[in-house]
Amino acid sequence: MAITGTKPSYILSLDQGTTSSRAILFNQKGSIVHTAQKEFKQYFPKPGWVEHDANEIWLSIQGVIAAVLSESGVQPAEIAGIGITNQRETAVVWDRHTGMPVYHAIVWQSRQTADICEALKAQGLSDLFRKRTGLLIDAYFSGTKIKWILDHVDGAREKAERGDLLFGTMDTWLIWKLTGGKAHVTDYSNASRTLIYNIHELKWDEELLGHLGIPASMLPEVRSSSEVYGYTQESFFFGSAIPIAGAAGDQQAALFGQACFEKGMAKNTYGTGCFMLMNTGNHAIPSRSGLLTTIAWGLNGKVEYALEGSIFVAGSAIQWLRDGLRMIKSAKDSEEYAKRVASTDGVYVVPAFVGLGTPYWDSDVRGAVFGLTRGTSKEHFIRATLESLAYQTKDVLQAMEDDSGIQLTKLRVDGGAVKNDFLMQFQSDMLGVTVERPVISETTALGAAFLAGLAVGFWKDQAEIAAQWQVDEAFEREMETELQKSLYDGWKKAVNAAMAFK
Ligand SMILES: Nc1ncnc2c1ncn2[C@@H]1O[C@H](COP(=O)(O)OP(=O)(O)O)[C@@H](O)[C@H]1O
Ligand SMILES: O=P(O)(O)OC[C@H](O)CO
Repeated sequence: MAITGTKPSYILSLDQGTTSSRAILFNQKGSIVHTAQKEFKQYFPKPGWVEHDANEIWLSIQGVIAAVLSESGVQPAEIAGIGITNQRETAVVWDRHTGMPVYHAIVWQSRQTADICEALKAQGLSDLFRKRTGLLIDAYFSGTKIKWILDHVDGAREKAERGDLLFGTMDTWLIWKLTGGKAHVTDYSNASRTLIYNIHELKWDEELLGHLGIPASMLPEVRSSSEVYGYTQESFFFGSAIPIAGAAGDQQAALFGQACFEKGMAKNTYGTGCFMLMNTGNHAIPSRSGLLTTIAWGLNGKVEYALEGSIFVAGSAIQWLRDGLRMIKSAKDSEEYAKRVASTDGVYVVPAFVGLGTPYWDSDVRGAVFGLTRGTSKEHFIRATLESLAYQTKDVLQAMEDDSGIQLTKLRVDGGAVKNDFLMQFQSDMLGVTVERPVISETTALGAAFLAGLAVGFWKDQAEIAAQWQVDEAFEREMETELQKSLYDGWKKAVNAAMAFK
C-alpha cells in the first residue's frame, strides 16, 4: 500500500504487557534499534481482582509509538510491518459503534470469576473443556471473564445478543484500534487461551459458548500468527498505511523469538508471571501433570502446539518487595541483597498472591512465609522471594518432563528478571540444566517482529531467524545434589502448608 520511496529497514514490535506497553524497533539482524516503554495503572477493586483500563492501554501504545519514532528519527515509511504481542487472556468487551469498553479489561491474574469456574466444575464440565481447549476451568482464562462482564454490566448481555458488542484480548483490541475498527481479528495462539476455542478443530466451540452464554457474534476472526490483518489508519499519526502483519500471545511470541522451532525445545520467561513453553510440533499433547496444551502459532498454513506451565506470580513478587514492603528501591537491588547472605537460613516465601497455577491449580491458596526466626533479616527475606521463582519453575519443569517424556538439558530464558545473575545461577542449580540467556532478552517483542517480518518478506524463513539466535551467558549447575534436594524438599513442604491454610 502506501510505503513508497524510502526502503523499509525496520519492523516495529508492539509488546503490550501486564504492567507496561513497549514499542521496539528491530533491524534486519534482529537487533534492537530503539525502545520506548510506558507503565499504566493497575486496578485492584477487591482482594484477588486485577483490572486494566483498555483506553489507558491504547493511550500507552500511542505514547510509545510516538516516542520510539521521534526519539529514533525513524520515518513511518521505513517500517516494513508491525508485529503485536500481548499479555494473554486479559479480556475486554467494547461497543462496536462507539469503540468504548463497557467495563475495565479483566486481567489474566484476576480471580473475580472463581465462582463461575466452581459452578462449571460442579456441572461436571471439566473434562469437556479440557479436551476441547487444552486448558483447565480456571479464572485465568478469558471465557469466564467475558461471561462475568455480560452478567454484571447493565444491559451488556442484551447488547451482546443484538450484535453490538465485541470481545477481544489485547492483540484484538489494538489491531481494531490501529486499523480504525476495520479488522476484528486474533491469532491462533491468543484464541487458544480463551477457554472457548477448540484447539483441534480450530474453531470457536459452540457447545462451550453455550455453557458460558457468550454470543458468537462478539468473537474475532481467528487468523494465522504471520499474515497481514490490516493497515494502520492513514489519519493515525503514522501518516501512512503500515501493514499489521504478525500477532501472537506474549509467551508464544517469546518461544518464537527464542527460535524454539524444533519439537522438544523450551523457554522460560520471567516477567510479571513466569511461563515455560515447550514446542511439541504438530501434536497437541494432553497433560497429566497440570500443564496446559496450547497453540504455539499458526504459520505456513498449519498450527504447531506447545505444552505450557503457568506461574502467576514471579517478577511481581519482586515488585511487591519494592512497592508493598518497601524493602528495595528497584527490582535490580534484589540481587545485591540476596548475595549478601549465603542462604535464606530456612526461610521460604510462597508468593501465591492470586492462587497457584501449574501444577497445583488452587485459586484459594494465598501467599505465606515460613521458617522465620529472630535472626531472619531483610536479606534472607529478599533472597527467599527470588528463590521462589526458581522453585516454582522447578515444579513446572518436572511436570513438563513427565508429560513430554523429554529430559531437558538446556533451558532458554528471557524476560525482565533474567538480568538477575543470582536468580539465573540458582535456577540452574535447582533444575540441574544449563540456563541460557540470549543476547536479546526482549524475545517476546522479537518473536512478534519475526512473525510480522516473515509475512512481509523482511526475513526469508525460520532458518534465517534461527541463525540469528545468540547466547549471552550460559549458567551451569554448581550446587551439590544433596543440598539441591533438601532445599527443594523444604519448598514442597512450604507449598503444602500454604495450601492447607485456607
Ligand atoms: N534485576 C531483576 N531482578 C529480579 N526481578 C526483576 C529484575 N528486573 C526486573 N525484574 C522483574 O521483572 C518484571 C518485568 O519484566 P517484564 O518482562 O518487563 O514483565 P511484563 O512483560 O510481565 O510486564 C517485573 O515484575 C520486575 O519486578
Ligand atoms: O505480561 P506478562 O509478560 O507477564 O505475560 C502475561 C501472560 O501472557 C499471561 O498469560
